[in-house]
Amino acid sequence: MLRWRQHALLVLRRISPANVCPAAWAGGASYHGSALEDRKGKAAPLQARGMVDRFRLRARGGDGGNGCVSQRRSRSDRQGRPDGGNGGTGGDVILECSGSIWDFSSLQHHTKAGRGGHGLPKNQIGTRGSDKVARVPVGTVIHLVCGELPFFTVNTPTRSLDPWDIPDAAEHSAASSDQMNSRESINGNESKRGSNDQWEKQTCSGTGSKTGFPNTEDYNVSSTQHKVEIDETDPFDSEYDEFWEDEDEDDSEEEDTEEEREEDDVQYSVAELTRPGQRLIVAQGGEGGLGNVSIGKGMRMSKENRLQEIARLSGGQQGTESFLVLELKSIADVGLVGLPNAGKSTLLSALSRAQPEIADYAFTTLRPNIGSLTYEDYFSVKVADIPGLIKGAHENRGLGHAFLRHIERTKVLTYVLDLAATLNGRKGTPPWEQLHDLVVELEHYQEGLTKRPSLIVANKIDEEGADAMYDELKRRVQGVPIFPLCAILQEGVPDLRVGLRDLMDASEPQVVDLSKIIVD
Ligand SMILES: Nc1nc2c(ncn2[C@@H]2O[C@H](COP(=O)(O)OP(=O)(O)OP(=O)(O)O)[C@@H](O)[C@H]2O)c(=O)[nH]1
Repeated sequence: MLRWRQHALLVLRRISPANVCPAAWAGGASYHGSALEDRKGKAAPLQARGMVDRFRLRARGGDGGNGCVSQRRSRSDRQGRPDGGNGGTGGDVILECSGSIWDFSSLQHHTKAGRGGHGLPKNQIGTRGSDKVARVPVGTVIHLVCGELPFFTVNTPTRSLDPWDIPDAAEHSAASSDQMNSRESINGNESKRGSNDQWEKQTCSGTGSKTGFPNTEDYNVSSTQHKVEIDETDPFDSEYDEFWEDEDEDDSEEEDTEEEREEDDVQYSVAELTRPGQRLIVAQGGEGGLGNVSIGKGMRMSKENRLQEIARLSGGQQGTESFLVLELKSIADVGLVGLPNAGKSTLLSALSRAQPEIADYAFTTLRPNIGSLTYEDYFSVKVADIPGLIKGAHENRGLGHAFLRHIERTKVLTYVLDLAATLNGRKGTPPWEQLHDLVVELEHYQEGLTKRPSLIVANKIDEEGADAMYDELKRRVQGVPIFPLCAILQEGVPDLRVGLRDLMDASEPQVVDLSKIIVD
């Protein structure tokens, strides 16, 4: 089998032809383009401030504790009786969806759950290994590079130690079925624990079907061909090297062919965490080994292999391991798109209580901001402001397309255009060209993205000469509502609120049509 590290790095390299940026591998978005090229110098503080919205995670469930081999003797029973207890199950690595987490910056790349306690004499069962719960933001999409498919769980915070928490209970994975089968034959009567289990798990198939889970629709488990862009440069390489150091080097030629074969194994979007409280087990703890009380029961072993057999059964199983790429796709109703400095952040603060950073220079916004717009009838709309796009973003200019995934799921697009970009001697782009460039960039990112309900905000109407610009914009762009606005003074904001609401409710909403934009 191909080594994990090589496989994972290979896959990530192949799915990320363009983005080459250490921040992306660390999870951060890629920063490219002339203004931000010096990553070691100027860009460092920007990266520090940027959000970590892609992250690779290697999760390993805790190993099961060993079963105990012990003999209890007494005066009346000189020969003694076996009294070794079973080992405890290893802990799981769990991703928990949280509304209070913004990005993946608090996660660790290597996450391992606790090992189960060893069994003890007097038939004492080892303690269960502690779970490792990693909190991730709402909108986390999970891609599986290598390992077992994750399990969804009922939202039970932690599993307290169950006196019946011994191996061969109902909850074991297919992977562990081998050893479990032999155990079941030994301890058939112990399956009663299954009904007592607080912990319900379901495996999910590659196509996303799950069985026996309540509220199945709550969970979005699927496998799509949307590919993840992850940087090939890996600042954690050395860390990984240590992690893999005990593995053998394979012949490189053999690897190449195997790599190609295994590249197809990557499963994109195997699960999504979209609601606070959802929990996903990404690596499962190993079952504990059997103590000699359990091994002795009803087991026929030949004298020759008795010792080996006991050693095999009493050893705790290893926890499962998975290599994942986490990707954050914010979920908002309205996405604000515009060139840098168009006034998106100012507009977001005028529409909601959000307080994004606002300044008179391009790329003030380095991470998406989300605000909430509430109507009198308590209808609430989430608005996402993403960093400005520039022409050629698909060639990784400016901040590139790194943040567009945050508007992928929005219902409505709002194009924020700067009416004053060419006024008073400024060398900007006329509003209709801004719109043209934005539509082209969105379509480059994802075909059909602009085919969703849209409106235009013509911002900075307060500037001298902006009225004429607005008239010209209306002449050149048709078929979509245009709202003249001064975000800084909040003029025109009430009309925009109504317009957004109408657009959300519209049965036949208008979309921006590239062919209907007249550019010079
Ligand atoms: N005159 C005028 N200036 C505005 C208006 N709205 C925003 N501005 C100014 O435009 C500049 C850019 O505003 P931002 O809200 O940071 O623009 P942005 O689109 O978020 O910029 P990026 O972060 O680069 O994407 C700031 O100096 C604002 O004060 C407006 O309605 N009228």
